[in-house]
Amino acid sequence: MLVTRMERLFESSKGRGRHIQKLYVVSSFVAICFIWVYRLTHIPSNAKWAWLGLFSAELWFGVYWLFGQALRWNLIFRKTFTNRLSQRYDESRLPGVDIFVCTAEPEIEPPMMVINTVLSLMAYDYPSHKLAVYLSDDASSVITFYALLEASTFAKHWLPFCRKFNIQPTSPAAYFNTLLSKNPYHHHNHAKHLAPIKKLYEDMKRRIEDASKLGAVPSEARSKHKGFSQWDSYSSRRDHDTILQILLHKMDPHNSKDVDGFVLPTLVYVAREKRPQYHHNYKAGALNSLLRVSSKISNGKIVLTQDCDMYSNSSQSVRDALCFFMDEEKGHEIAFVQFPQSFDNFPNDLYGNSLPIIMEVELPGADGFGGPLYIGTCCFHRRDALCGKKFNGECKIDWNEENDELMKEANDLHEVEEESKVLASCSYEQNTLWGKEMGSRYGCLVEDVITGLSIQLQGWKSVYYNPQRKGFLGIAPITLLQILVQQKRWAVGEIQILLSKYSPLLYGHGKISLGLQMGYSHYNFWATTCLPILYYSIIPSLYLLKGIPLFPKMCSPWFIPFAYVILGESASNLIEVFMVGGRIQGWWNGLRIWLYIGSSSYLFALIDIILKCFGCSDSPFIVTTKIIEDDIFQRLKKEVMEFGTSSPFFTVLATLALLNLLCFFGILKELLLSKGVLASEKLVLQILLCGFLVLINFPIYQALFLRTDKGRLPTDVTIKSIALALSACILFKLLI
Ligand SMILES: O=c1ccn([C@@H]2O[C@H](COP(=O)(O)OP(=O)(O)O[C@H]3O[C@H](CO)[C@@H](O)[C@H](O)[C@H]3O)[C@@H](O)[C@H]2O)c(=O)[nH]1
Ligand SMILES: [Mn+2]
Repeated sequence: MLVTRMERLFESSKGRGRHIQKLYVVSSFVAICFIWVYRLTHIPSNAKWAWLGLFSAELWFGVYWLFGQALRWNLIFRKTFTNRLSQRYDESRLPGVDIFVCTAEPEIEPPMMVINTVLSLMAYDYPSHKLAVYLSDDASSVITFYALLEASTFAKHWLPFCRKFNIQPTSPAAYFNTLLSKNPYHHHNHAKHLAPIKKLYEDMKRRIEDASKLGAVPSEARSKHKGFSQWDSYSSRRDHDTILQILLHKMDPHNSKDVDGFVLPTLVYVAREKRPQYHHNYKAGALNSLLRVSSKISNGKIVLTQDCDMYSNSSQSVRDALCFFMDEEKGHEIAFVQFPQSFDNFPNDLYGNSLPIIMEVELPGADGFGGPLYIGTCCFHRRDALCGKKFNGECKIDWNEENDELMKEANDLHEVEEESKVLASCSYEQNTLWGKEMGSRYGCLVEDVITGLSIQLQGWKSVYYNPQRKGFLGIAPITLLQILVQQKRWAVGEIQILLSKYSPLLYGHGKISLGLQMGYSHYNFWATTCLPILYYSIIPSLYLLKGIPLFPKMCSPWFIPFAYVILGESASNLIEVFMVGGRIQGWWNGLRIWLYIGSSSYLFALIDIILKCFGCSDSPFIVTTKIIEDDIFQRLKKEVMEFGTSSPFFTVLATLALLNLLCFFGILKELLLSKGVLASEKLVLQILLCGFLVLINFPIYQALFLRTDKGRLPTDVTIKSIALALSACILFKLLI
């Protein structure tokens, strides 16, 4: 009998230029070994300890660099065939998809933004009776509830509009924005439909924003929906019952269809119970409540987790994700499909390129080893894997299984609400495996990465899918301080993974591939890189003041490995930046932000972790603000860095910048006093390093001394950093 192989639902291809890349890695590693050898064989008597310190820094840089290369070894790119999916599975055979959106602070995550995200997700090109959207509101804000209620009404117009005109993106705000930049004739066809829907949107927006400003919902609206009564017994954000409301449901006879008579996706508002005596475990806790609540209401086999600031930019993403899960050959191994986190609120690359490199290079690299990381949002999960099921090789599931027995009759809806509330209560998780072996894992500030890792350790694979049209777009922090704070949170979380029972380096062997172990370690060790970075930015510059060389002379053969590594790394970073569509300026900015994160965020992360070991610190999850003040945005547009407040982060950065400036002036003076020519030959790399640090810190000198706008560094930071840098130089000159 002739067996024809079924056509695959997705295709994988390898990255270009991988042979050159491998050659580069090997040759660079040889050069790094030479550097180590040089350090060990040339220890000078006048700077023994400084020298050994440099050796340690270079040793650690080298090992750390190697971890990073694992993520560049074998890039994989995926392509899906949604047409084959539709041919093979008719609507009735597609699985239910539950979408979780998390929000936590309406002051910095405006309800309008949240409902735009929700609306964009409700409008997926997917059978609506199989879609359910859940909003978790950790602020239990009545305004957010009111906004969602408004959105549920607006959806009745918006979803048919999207369907009729094939609207992309399906977030109303983002869509209306794209119209501004496009040729109006292009939309002539639906111009007459556009005006009324835009008006509906603007009216809704006004009502919600008025309520936000007022801090209260108009009493007329309040009296119209029973859901509001749940706030009657409400005492505070940290102390209240579960608030849960099914706003749209296909079983609801009065309120389930859009204006064209089609069923709408299910829409549910959840504010889990909070009590002061129970830790709520931040976003991980929210997701687990949603996992349980949704299992009662819709129980979709696929779960999409989404941050409230990430709207859907492509209505095809659900079908794309299903091409992986439902692929006959490989689908049964895949636990989650991660899409990139992309942003559309950046007018330029002033704050560097670190995320694009992760999204365009490192995650495809992790995919090459079968395990892109779960990054919290834009990720489709197989529900049972997320809920802790182990992979057993024969997980071929029947996607088609109907869940309708969950809800037989409409008058059950209220009952279902009441039963679901119990699942979102504080005490429900006590003495269960939730947060330990089930659901999102607790106790780690990157709950996403540790959760993805634990799923992979259970034997599952994951996939990274980066389509041409971005699946999701969102908001990234756009002031320096926000970035540094976010990076500190991530670095603390990553080191928590290293120290946890999931540590890829310690316990990953045999469960995940070596490449993936190294890749995870690259992130896990983030915080520790502050030590070599700080050492390199301080010690060689200070030794300039004494004229003591710490690097080989230019004419020495040992100069070659240093030059090779420096030039090679710069070139390879530059190529990566160009590959992700950046410019040379972006590369330079990226280098700066890497340095700033390394010397401040990672330093404070490390201190936090050490304090934690002594039980003195508990780093909370600091939510990133999603709003930006206009004057800050104007400065960003002009590529002017934002400081504006005093913060220990800035004091560290300014001190380092000033220290290097002082050392640089010091050596300049020496050189000008003529005996320099001879000295400069011995000190060439050291002078270059110090000069580089001065050059890259230019925005800090400006912010300290030249700027007058509100984004400059405040005077107390200036005074503190001058005092610190000066005393460091003087003490060094006197004592060492
Ligand atoms: O107690 C909390 C705290 C946060 N959130 C939500 O978590 C999401 C992420 O928070 P955000 O402040 O935007 O953090 P980011 O650093 O931007 O988030 C990245 O990093 C997090 C881990 O640190 C991941 O959870 C996110 O998915 C990922 O986008 C937001 O939707 C928040 O509303 C909650 O629901 N409850
Ligand atoms: Mn975010």
